[in-house]
Amino acid sequence: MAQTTEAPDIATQLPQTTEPRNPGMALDMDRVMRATANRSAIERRAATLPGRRSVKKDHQAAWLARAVSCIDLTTLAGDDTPGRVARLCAKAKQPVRADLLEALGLEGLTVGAVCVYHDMIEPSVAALEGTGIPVAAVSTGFPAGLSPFPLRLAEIGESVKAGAREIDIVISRRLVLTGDWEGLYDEMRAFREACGEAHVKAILATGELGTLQNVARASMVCMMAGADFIKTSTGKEGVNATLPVSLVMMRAIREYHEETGHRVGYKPAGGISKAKDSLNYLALVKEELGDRWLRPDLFRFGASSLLGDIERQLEHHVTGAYSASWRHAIG
Ligand SMILES: O=C[C@H](O)COP(=O)(O)O
Repeated sequence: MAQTTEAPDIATQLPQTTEPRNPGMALDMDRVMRATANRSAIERRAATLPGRRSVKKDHQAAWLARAVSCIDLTTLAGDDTPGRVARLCAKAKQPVRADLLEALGLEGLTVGAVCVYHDMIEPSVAALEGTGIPVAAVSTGFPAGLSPFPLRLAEIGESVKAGAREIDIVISRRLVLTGDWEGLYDEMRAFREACGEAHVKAILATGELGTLQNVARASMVCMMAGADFIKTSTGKEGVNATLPVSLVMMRAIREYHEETGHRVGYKPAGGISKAKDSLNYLALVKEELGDRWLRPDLFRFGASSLLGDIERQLEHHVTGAYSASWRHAIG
């Protein structure tokens, strides 16, 4: 029988929780090599989640509001313009129609961050001034991460200077595929240093890492090297965020926390566009990591088109009717 998931304790007005940053640790190769993943067991468990967990109807709006508060509202297109990011930032500040927010008692709800390419940082920072919503920039030769290493470090520095408070770096997949864990550790450590006070999310590009065991080991190495978040994908790989990959990465985060006391955040990204999917991810976080991770300082969705569907579901919750999806074009 399906278990029901209660509403989150606080729907939207989240107290400012600030997790101390993960300082990282020396590379522990024994620990890295102990990180394994049993693909068939993981896939079985992930497949049963949607049927096993359901959110009670009355609690659905609170869970969807929680999902909104954890979105990195993203635009990563070659034709991005200051005008487009200004519209995106307006949506970030008020992600759901005012009358719906009022009816739901969710005034003040915002997304977790806005995520853009370097050139769009300044217009985003300007549009979000005074809101406290951070700007995240993808970096280090995103999405492939194959530009010269000094340029990747310089790119981080430029983005921090331009006002990005979060930097989403991409790792060199070849270091994972050749088992060069020391190389991956050194690379990640250098990225973290270049970020300074800005928080660093390590994009593993899991769809290009070959095996779940590689995902488990790469997660562990990036956390040891000081990643604040580990993130599945750029959104540009053939396969992006999935529940099995999320299970592996969340378990690595849980083990790292048990062994070091440091909490690292989790960001599934790429291809998450349905409200229902966002509820499955939140249920998995609750089961694997616990309620503390259900907050924007430790959990984000990287998504360019999830918000529209969540807004439609919230409208249905309030009015009993669905609007056309074109009415929620942005986000
Ligand atoms: O990091 C965020 C992703 O690039 C967004 O991917 P998406 O456009 O499939 O939602």
